[in-house]
Amino acid sequence: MTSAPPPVQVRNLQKSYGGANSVDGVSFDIGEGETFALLGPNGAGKSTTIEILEGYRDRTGGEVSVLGVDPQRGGAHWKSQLGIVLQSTGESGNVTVLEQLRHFARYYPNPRDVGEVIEAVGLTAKTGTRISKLSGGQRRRVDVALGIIGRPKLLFLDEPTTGFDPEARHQFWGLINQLKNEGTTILLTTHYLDEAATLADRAGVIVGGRLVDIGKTDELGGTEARVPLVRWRQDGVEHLEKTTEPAALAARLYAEAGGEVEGLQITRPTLEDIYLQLVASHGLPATASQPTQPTQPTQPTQPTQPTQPTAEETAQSQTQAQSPSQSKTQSTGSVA
Ligand SMILES: Nc1ncnc2c1ncn2[C@@H]1O[C@H](COP(=O)(O)OP(=O)(O)OP(=O)(O)O)[C@@H](O)[C@H]1O
Repeated sequence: MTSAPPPVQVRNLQKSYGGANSVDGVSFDIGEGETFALLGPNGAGKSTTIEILEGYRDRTGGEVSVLGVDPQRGGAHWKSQLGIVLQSTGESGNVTVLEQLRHFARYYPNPRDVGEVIEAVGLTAKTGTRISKLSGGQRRRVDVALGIIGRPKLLFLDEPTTGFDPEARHQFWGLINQLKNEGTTILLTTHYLDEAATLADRAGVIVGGRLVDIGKTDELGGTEARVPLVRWRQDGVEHLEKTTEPAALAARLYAEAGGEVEGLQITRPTLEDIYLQLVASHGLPATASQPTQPTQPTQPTQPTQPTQPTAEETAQSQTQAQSPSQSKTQSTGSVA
């Protein structure tokens, strides 16, 4: 019996702009129903990679299969199985949230209930509000709603919660967990390492276009990077010890002190700690937890006239929660 190939297969992916390699030999798979996070500093090549997988950019080299299809040759049926939330929001059109969602739902064979999606992204109170009147974070929620309205098999989320307030982020995590439970395969990029740790099963770290580590989110960086740290004070002197048996050390200190140990702390490296170490060890200043500027609205778009960028340069700054039949690739041809 042969098992189905993973929904996403990337082998030795290369992308160069004017001779400089932005993505340089990246390989990974994403399994059915898996949530995979692509992590890395600004300019590492995450969006370039994700946009190649979505069919919005052509690659310079390597092999890519998304739902069994080369994205450079993906047709309308293939696109209808994808949900896409690109990096920047731009939905500031003169239509209401409800009108926008209803309009886009019509492009999919089996869309979700519009009301349920609006509720899931926390916009019920804004159902009848024009998108141009929403805050940046609320518009981002519209992007997310557009990304999931078509009940995608594979969902691409490029920095989906940038601009969200903490409550909205937690609500969004609940929504993603619901999609995971339904079996949706998800590719996520984020600068919020707690988001990656909460949502992702596995992660890959890209630095300077190269994949420097890949694995389960609780195994990245290797065992040594995850050894707990015990801190305490004794006679006014700070002590610090790395140990795989922190409880035993704490018990020994307690016995020696004959009671409570001053300033005792046991800390385990978080994904953010591990990430920062990884990035630093590859010679770059890390930017964890320092997301890029909140997304700015770009050109207003109407449902009947979706954004149709004509050059790759515009690809990252446009609203991308488009129906498959209206995607950039479909309407303008793949950008190279
Ligand atoms: N259209 C383009 N023309 C030339 N260079 C580009 C273009 N798009 C991206 N790049 C370059 O490719 C590199 C990778 O960019 P990319 O947007 O993929 O990074 P990223 O990891 O998504 O960064 P961020 O976290 O800031 O979104 C950067 O050096 C960027 O300047």
